[in-house]
Amino acid sequence: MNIALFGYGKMGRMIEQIALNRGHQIVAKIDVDTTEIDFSKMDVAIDFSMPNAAYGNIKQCIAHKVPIISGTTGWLKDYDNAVAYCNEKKGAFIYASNYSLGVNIFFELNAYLAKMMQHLDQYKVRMEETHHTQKLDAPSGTAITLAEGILANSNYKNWSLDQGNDNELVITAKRENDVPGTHVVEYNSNVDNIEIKHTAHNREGFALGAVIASEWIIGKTGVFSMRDVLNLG
Ligand SMILES: NC(=O)C1=CN([C@@H]2O[C@H](COP(=O)(O)OP(=O)(O)OC[C@H]3O[C@@H](n4cnc5c(N)ncnc54)[C@H](OP(=O)(O)O)[C@@H]3O)[C@@H](O)[C@H]2O)C=CC1
Ligand SMILES: O=C(O)C1=N[C@H](C(=O)O)C[C@H](O)C1
Repeated sequence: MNIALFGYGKMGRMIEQIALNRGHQIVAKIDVDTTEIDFSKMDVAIDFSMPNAAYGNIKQCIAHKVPIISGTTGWLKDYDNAVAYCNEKKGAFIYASNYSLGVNIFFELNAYLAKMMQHLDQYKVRMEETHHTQKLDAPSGTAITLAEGILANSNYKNWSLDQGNDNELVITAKRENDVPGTHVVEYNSNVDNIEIKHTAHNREGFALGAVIASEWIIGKTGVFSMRDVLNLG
């Protein structure tokens, strides 16, 4: 398969290694300085770029009928427009805040736990995410997906970053050197805590998931998620 990489930073390089190991070719590496892009040889594009670049990259790929796997976070104000554009053009598009198998299982576990805790008012939920200091967005895309999983299954109405009122799910974002990504969801009562935690040891899981998603999307039309790719129901 011919893969184009939009963004050739920490993730772009890791995806390149995994894609080559799985027998694919990298036919383009598009970065902030790229002026001309040849879409003709691309079977699929994978975007791990920057929040201000992702939506433009996605639209260009859809316009050129190249299926697009988007991993960039921090651009979600344009997500509904991207979905509408993909449907209008009959393109193929996946966005996932996190492509790793482990985190996608963690998302399911989080929603299930939230449902069980829904009427247990003695517990208050909080979340924490920790990432490397180069990360541009906060909270992480993964934390937002986790928060959405809790909001859909609880009486909380909104999430908020770092502080909030009693009706808000507070997400604390920490930045520390070299942390690939750690997410904690914690339910606290006066007598105990229940905590679920996912710790990425490196970026391989994110990159492998993105390559698997790009293999999966070939020949399909529509807007999909990692739940579809991993057949999680
Ligand atoms: N969904 C998931 O599973 C995961 C998502 N991410 C997300 O992926 C994104 C990238 O992460 P990471 O690789 O660590 O970040 P890096 O900063 O290491 O890489 C981003 C790259 O994008 C390039 N870039 C900037 N503007 C454009 C543009 N217009 N078109 C194409 N490329 C551009 C940058 O170039 P330059 O440096 O020259 O500006 C840089 O090489 C982040 O949003 C992060 O949150 C990360 C890990 C997993
Ligand atoms: O920027 C990162 O590094 C990561 N970003 C994603 C996010 O915002 O959730 C996924 C992962 O946690 C690493």
